[in-house]
Amino acid sequence: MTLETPLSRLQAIGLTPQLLAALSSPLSEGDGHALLRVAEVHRDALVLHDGRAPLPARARPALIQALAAEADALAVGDWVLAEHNRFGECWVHERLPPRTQLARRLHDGRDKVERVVLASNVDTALLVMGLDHDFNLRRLERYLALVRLAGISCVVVLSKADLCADPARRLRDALALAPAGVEVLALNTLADDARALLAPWLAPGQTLVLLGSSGAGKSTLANALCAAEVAATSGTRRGDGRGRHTTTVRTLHPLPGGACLIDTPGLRTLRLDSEAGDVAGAFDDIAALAPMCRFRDCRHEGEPGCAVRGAVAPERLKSFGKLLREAQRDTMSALERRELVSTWKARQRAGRANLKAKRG
Ligand SMILES: Nc1nc2c(ncn2[C@@H]2O[C@H](COP(=O)(O)OP(=O)(O)OP(=O)(O)O)[C@@H](O)[C@H]2O)c(=O)[nH]1
Ligand SMILES: [Zn+2]
Repeated sequence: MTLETPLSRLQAIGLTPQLLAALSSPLSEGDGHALLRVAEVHRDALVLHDGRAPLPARARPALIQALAAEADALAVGDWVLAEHNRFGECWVHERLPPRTQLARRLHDGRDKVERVVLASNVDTALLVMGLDHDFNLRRLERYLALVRLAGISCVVVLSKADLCADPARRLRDALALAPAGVEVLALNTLADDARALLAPWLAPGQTLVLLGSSGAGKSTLANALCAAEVAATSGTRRGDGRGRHTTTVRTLHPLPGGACLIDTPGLRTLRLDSEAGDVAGAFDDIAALAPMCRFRDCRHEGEPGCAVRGAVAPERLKSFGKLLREAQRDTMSALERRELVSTWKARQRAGRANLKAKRG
């Protein structure tokens, strides 16, 4: 084995047997390759982590270019192979294919769209929503769909149960919305044992992220999940001032039970990367009925011969439409978008005229 880092240490920051299996060949090629996880991405620099300490590094330009050619980039959570040169600098020369990626698209306001990768190799997203004014089923639905599009499993964590008059009812509402297999929990993050409640998702090698609006209770939950680590962090801070370590621990938190938590500002203001076709897939009921609509690209917004409208709850249809528009806006040129919008408008007008004629 040419690995410089003991595997047990990497397991504390998410290394899994599957990943190791995928990796055996590149590692056997040369000496001095280390397997490390990306903990931070800056403009020209990276911070890698070996499970014990952070390590400043840079990515080889060839790697950056090869990724960029595929609208891809290194992100926190990536597993990489790096080596030290004779000046003691650490260079990343390979990225292992990520199992999952959370990404979003940025617009320049016109045609250009840039894809920004926010995190790689995430297993579970904790969707945090407060049972106070933050509670909103439509937003929850959007989050669920978006996370599912990224192939990441999720748990809905309804925080602030202590501030809600009827948490059981809201729990039922949220459960009714969640696809099969998605758990919904209600808790008081300040008092309940979040680590015990979330234990099934905190197994060694698991990587989690926290999503949810500002004030939902993400930091409170993060603290509850990594109580031991936070204590360790403040100890380090006292020792070496405001060094790298403090920042790194804020981004990639190893949790006491062997899982780890990624928490970055980018994830806190998330709008996910999605393709229009995938959006349809996340709404099974709509996808099942859509082939019976008269128009192949029916948006179920009042077009004649629509099989979906009327069969699906209007609110759900609205969320679907919003998500679809967002995805299409992100993947179409301005011209395509204008053409599509005028087609839809013409159909809607025709539909309304039809209806009026029928009613006499
Ligand atoms: N009563 C009660 N208060 C909570 C609970 N969870 C969080 N809070 C409080 O809600 C406030 C916001 O919580 P944070 O954890 O900072 O929220 P956040 O999601 O991290 O917010 P951002 O950092 O803005 O993204 C804090 O004052 C918490 O103490 C809970 O279960 N019950
Ligand atoms: Zn339709």
